[in-house]
Amino acid sequence: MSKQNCTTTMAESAPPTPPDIDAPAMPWFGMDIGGTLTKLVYFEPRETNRREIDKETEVLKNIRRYLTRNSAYGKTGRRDVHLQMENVKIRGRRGTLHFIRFPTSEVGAFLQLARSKGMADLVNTIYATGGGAYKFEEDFIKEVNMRLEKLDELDALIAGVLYVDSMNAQECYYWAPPDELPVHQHATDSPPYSEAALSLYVRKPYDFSSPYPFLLVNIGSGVSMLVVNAPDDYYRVSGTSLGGGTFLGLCCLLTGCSSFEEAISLAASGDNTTVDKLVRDIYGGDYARFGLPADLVASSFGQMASAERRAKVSREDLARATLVTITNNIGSIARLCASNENIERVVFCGNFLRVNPLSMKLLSYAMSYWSRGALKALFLEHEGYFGAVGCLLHLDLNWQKQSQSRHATPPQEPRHADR
Ligand SMILES: Nc1ncnc2c1ncn2[C@@H]1O[C@H](COP(=O)(O)OP(=O)(O)OP(=O)(O)O)[C@@H](O)[C@H]1O
Ligand SMILES: CC(C)(CO)[C@@H](O)C(=O)NCCC(=O)O
Repeated sequence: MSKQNCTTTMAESAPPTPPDIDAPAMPWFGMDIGGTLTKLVYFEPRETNRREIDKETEVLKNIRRYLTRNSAYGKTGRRDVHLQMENVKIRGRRGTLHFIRFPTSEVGAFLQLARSKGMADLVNTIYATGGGAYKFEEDFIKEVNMRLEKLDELDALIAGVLYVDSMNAQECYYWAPPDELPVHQHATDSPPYSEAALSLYVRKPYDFSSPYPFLLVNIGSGVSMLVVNAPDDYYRVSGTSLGGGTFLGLCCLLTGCSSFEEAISLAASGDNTTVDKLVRDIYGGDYARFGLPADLVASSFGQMASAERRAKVSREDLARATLVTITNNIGSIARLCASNENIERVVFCGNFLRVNPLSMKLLSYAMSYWSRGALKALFLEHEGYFGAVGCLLHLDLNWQKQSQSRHATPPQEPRHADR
């Protein structure tokens, strides 16, 4: 991406800020402890003078070196170097945001590492969100004497989305069909389940500076759908337990794979039409009267009732069918929510979309096709890190002003949830 964009979109010419003597001690982190993955955002300050470097303790230097010179930590921790954001301003300090993740099942190992690096001596409070901020609260106190300042995961998510988008002109994008012709032109256009059809989609930047209202669909272990009318006016309109965790769990069961990356790579070379029952398998062609094309999935996994077909099916096909089933179900609920709420833009985020262009393209197609071109599916570069960024922002009392200056709020009555 876009380090350069991060740099160029920021207010370079702002006057220097005087030192903030009340600022919390470094290192600064934001943390999102989710059902599957823990996301850690680390702010690395850009040193400006010798005095500051000298003042930095050895422990702090070691932590900085350890985090920024490695991109893998232990067996399962990873830094997403390609997402790094330069020249970000938090609480008057400029620096770099680093994006780190590890499985939540490894929280114990993370706490041991934090202890061994002397973190307990420096940090006494971390802004944290996600279910794990509650579940592991006691462990943080016991193991590293760190207090978790808990923030709501959906508040943090929205704050993070708006902030990161305000800092990065390339953050928001969409997948355009080859010629951007409306894909809904013919009632019997085939859904693009084949690799050949999907490969024609191209990624294009989307200007998200006037975003409201939008539907935010966060595809993590489970899925939350939020109607966002303004930065502090949103409600959770729906959700589904059939999310990224379901995809990975079912894929492991059905194919014997052992990682998300493996599941995605199997799906990329599979064919779901050997697993699913299509409209054509039932009708012999389209069901034209109700606009159901021959290639549409009529029944997910519908072919797997046959022992003969089960004997022939490949792991790749099973992974692909699982991906298509979960993705289309999320797309279908998102579309219903968006049309109920009169919303045209649907923003998808969450780590299910990591290294997963297949799902993004399927969602793009489904949104447009089933709404006859009325809905647009949008995606965000920093996929699953927004909750953690939202936490980090709490160190900065002025962050709201920064991100709101880019995102215009419409002059309208706030809308409220029915439930
Ligand atoms: N390296 C990975 N390991 C495990 N799952 C991954 C990985 N990369 C992407 N995923 C996908 O991302 C999902 C988790 O996404 P995310 O981190 O956004 O949610 P979470 O915060 O863990 O869950 P929730 O918000 O529901 O508590 C997994 O269920 C899986 O589908
Ligand atoms: C429980 C959360 C919010 C945890 O992030 C998420 O996994 C989720 O939205 N699950 C779906 C729950 C439902 O609405 O059916």
